[in-house]
Amino acid sequence: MTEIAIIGGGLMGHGIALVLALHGHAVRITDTSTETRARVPGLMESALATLREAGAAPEGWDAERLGQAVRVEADLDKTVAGAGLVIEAITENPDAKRALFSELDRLCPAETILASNTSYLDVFPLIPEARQARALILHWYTPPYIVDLVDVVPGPGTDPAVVAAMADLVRGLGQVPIVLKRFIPGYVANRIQQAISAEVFRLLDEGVAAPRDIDDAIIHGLSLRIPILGHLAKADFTGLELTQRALANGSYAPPPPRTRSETLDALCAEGRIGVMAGKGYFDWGGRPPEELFRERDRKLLALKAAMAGIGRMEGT
Ligand SMILES: NC(=O)C1=CN([C@@H]2O[C@H](COP(=O)(O)OP(=O)(O)OC[C@H]3O[C@@H](n4cnc5c(N)ncnc54)[C@H](O)[C@@H]3O)[C@@H](O)[C@H]2O)C=CC1
Ligand SMILES: O=C(O)[C@@H](O)C(=O)[C@H](O)[C@@H](O)CO
Repeated sequence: MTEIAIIGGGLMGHGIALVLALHGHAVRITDTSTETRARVPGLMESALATLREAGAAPEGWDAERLGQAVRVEADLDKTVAGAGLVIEAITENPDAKRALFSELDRLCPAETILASNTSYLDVFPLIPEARQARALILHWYTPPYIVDLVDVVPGPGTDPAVVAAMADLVRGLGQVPIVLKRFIPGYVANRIQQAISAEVFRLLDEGVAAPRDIDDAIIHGLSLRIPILGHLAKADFTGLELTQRALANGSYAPPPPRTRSETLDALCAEGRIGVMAGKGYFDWGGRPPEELFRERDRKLLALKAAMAGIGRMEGT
């Protein structure tokens, strides 16, 4: 696959474009927002600079070469022209995705593979029936040029050969495809993240702990073991009979299902929507997002290198 189109140049789209370009694909990217389109080159160049600084970028890449490999387009038809794979990374809104897939059905030849980077949506009902055999989910994690996990998720009608080809494409990026047998909202890692979020929202909304305490518990407790033990090898070290007793005691009850969090709603109402706004659960001190991304990426790359050197438990 050499010609790939990305629809949506936001947090994920620009990062997916970067990882594809660095591994030899010709990428075209578009966004309905003129401002977002204008930010794509700078965001990609900043990420590339961080990768190069850490020795994590393929040899010979600089901003000029990147600009040749990734073309930012204003028009959807020019973006998808000649593309064998179209990846949508637009807003997590089913109506917007349905409308986009309808446009792509009109513009793309029958053989074009249509992929969605959706975090949780069952996009398959949003895609025209005639496209189902060549439609799937390819879900990267943020930042996609550092986090190697990619969910490869078929719909009920996806051709297994397309799934296999996309898993190979992900491996060709040096990344790790998790090929699911069927769609389930959130796949594996996102479902686990949602389970964590459900508990975190409860702890925040019930005033049990503050954001910093919750992140301290995760960083100083869970995060140290997970890179080496994951969750189930860790259970083997805990002892499965204790695990069994803890379950049987019924002392832990998961929070009731929820579709909102009062704390989260209050933050969003104040415009505290994350690093792009300079504040969310934490106040980022007015630092520009690009600077925050670079600090995050430097730390992630250093940790990733250390983890590669340490490795998981043998035999797991
Ligand atoms: N933010 C994250 O950490 C992750 C998000 N995702 C998923 O990726 C997708 C994109 O998420 P983000 O990049 O965070 O969102 P974002 O809001 O940063 O970017 C989405 C972009 O889509 C553009 N857009 C909306 N409708 C469009 C259309 N019809 N044509 C072209 N562009 C259009 C918007 O202008 C916006 O720039 C969502 O489905 C999200 O669930 C997946 C993994 C991680
Ligand atoms: O964490 C990620 O990068 C991904 O799991 C995502 O899809 C989104 O962040 C999602 O978890 C938002 O709830």
